[in-house]
Amino acid sequence: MTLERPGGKRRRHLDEVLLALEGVSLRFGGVNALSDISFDIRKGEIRAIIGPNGAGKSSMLNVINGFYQPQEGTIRWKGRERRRMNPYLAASTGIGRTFQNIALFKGMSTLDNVMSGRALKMRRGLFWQLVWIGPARREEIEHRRRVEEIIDFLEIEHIRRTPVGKLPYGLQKRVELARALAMEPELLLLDEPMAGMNLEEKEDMARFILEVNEQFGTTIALIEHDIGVVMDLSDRIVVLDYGRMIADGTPQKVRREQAVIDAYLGVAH
Ligand SMILES: Nc1ncnc2c1ncn2[C@@H]1O[C@H](COP(=O)(O)OP(=O)(O)OP(=O)(O)O)[C@@H](O)[C@H]1O
Repeated sequence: MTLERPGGKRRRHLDEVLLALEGVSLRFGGVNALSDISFDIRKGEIRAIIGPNGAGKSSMLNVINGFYQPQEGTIRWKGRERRRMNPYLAASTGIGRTFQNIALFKGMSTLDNVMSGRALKMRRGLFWQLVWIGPARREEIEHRRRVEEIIDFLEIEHIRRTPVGKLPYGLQKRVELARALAMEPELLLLDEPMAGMNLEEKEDMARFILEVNEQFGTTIALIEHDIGVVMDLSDRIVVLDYGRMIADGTPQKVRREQAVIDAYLGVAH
């Protein structure tokens, strides 16, 4: 797959660190899911986290979005050390995500699912929503406008009234992306955004990821098994294997490293 970046061949200089992990370790009983991991995610980049099955990729994403608390290490968000974290708090600071297995409300329409992504942005409580006057109405109109923009952007207008359970898999993944974008995250975590897709669906999704990054300026961290896609899409790649970080750098650098080649060829440790 060859992808042209809409903004030109090479990216702007990425030097502002958004998220920094230092010496992060996560254990489940006797299993070291992550061991002493340090890397950063810079504002505006597309950062991939790759590695063989069981390498610790999902655990890494779950640490970043506050679902798991690492036993060791520090995490800095925009220069400030994060202490106790949970997914709600992480989301309210600007970290959004999609899931490996689609987590949409299947009986609800595309529009309502995307609208549900605005929940964190809604300031007026239930009382105002019920009486439907003044500020609450203005706020609702503004949310609808933003949601319609995202629906337009991801080219899903034709399915806005369709219950998502009735949609083909590739479109459901796109609705999930739309819902995550509706909260206007600064850092968007995508857990296998192309899993189970055919080539055409993958190309569409790759294009949308690039456009979200370019046009909304959203920083993206993604887990993806399709190495071709990862090499084309990413600015920098972190490679994990058995919970350890074995490489970090540009696609050109990472693809030449012996430890990465060995991990993917299954060389014994
Ligand atoms: N909740 C948990 N309880 C116990 N062990 C876990 C838990 N989550 C992950 N692990 C273990 O941590 C290690 C890393 O798992 P993780 O799911 O992060 O890897 P992964 O790279 O995402 O794998 P895959 O590509 O198969 O999704 C594995 O040994 C896994 O069994």
